[in-house]
Amino acid sequence: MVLRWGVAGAGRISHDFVIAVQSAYPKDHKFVAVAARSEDGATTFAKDHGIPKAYGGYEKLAMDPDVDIVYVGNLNTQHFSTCKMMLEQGKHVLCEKPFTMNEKQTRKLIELAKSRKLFIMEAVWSRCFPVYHEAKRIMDSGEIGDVLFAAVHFGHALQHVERLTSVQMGGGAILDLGVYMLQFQQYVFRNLKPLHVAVNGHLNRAGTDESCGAVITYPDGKMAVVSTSARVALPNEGVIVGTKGTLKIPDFWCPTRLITPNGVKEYPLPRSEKPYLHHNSAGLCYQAEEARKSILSGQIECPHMTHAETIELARLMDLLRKEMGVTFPEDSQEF
Ligand SMILES: NC(=O)C1=CN([C@@H]2O[C@H](COP(=O)(O)OP(=O)(O)OC[C@H]3O[C@@H](n4cnc5c(N)ncnc54)[C@H](OP(=O)(O)O)[C@@H]3O)[C@@H](O)[C@H]2O)C=CC1
Ligand SMILES: O=C1OC[C@@H](O)[C@@H](O)[C@@H]1O
Repeated sequence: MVLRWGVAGAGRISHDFVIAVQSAYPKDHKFVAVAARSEDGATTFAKDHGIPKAYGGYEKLAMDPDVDIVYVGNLNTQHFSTCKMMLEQGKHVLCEKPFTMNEKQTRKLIELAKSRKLFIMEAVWSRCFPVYHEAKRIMDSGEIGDVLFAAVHFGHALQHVERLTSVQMGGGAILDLGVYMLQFQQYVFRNLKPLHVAVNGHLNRAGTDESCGAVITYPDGKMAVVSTSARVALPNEGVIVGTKGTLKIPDFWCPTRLITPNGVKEYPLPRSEKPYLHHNSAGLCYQAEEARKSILSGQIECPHMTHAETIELARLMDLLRKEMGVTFPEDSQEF
């Protein structure tokens, strides 16, 4: 089955996503339409990427009968309303991270998708990389013993990026980068519930978080130490420590290398003719194929990033923000 994609938001990540999917899977995935707030924005994007239809306004995309699934690539603050609109018109959805602004919105969208029997997934692309599948296999095999410790320090100097520093645009290190560090430790400790989360960090002048660190403890001596900064580059390596050995994942959010006690495993990315805007964006293709496989088999969630994990991720981000004193207008919004 060819999966027919629509794209909501003609910005930077949508650009990379379309190139990645078109390059990796020219037959099984087709982009049939793009929508932007302005018709000009959509038309330019459509021309650049050879997409047949361009809409000024997301509503027209939602109504297009030729679209099976919509990739939502607009601002964090727009994810909830855009996803809701697409689900209400019967579209499956792959929504950029962070899924929404908070746990309340997240639960609402997932309930809606379930009630309509539609696929929805938070685009935590990291989870779909071959490195994550192999690291999981190794952890499950017992090769590194009992996994007791996970660590990741994820930072980029991003003060120049307006959507990241502004409250109105749903900014902050936690929602933009922290989502990755939290999903990493969640991936390592799977379905365990934290016993305690200790949090600290700094705010910027606008009142959003520019750095944040957390120590998360789990039962049976397991713990994660995670930190993020939107002001300085950090090592960006994920570390998983077991009683018999350690796994290291350089560029843990979009990895191509896995360092194991038995050597280094390499997983090169698919090639593309066109340049990307972000590091390792070719790997954005994997989540698209996971979405296709899930939809084909009648699943409404991706096994690598389940609804329960998306809700837990939102809960943890809310908790970190609360500890830091960061609130958004969406937090007091009633439905
Ligand atoms: N997976 C990954 O590696 C990455 C994911 N992301 C995520 O993707 C999303 C978009 O990020 P990115 O592409 O960098 O963002 P952009 O700044 O490129 O903006 C994306 C879209 O958001 C809308 N938008 C931008 N500015 C405004 C504004 N001031 N007011 C209203 N709408 C606006 C526009 O939609 P339109 O075209 O409809 O006008 C724009 O095309 C975020 O949620 C981010 O977290 C971002 C980077 C990497
Ligand atoms: O998702 C992302 O990946 C890493 C950073 O570039 C960040 O700003 C972006 O949103």
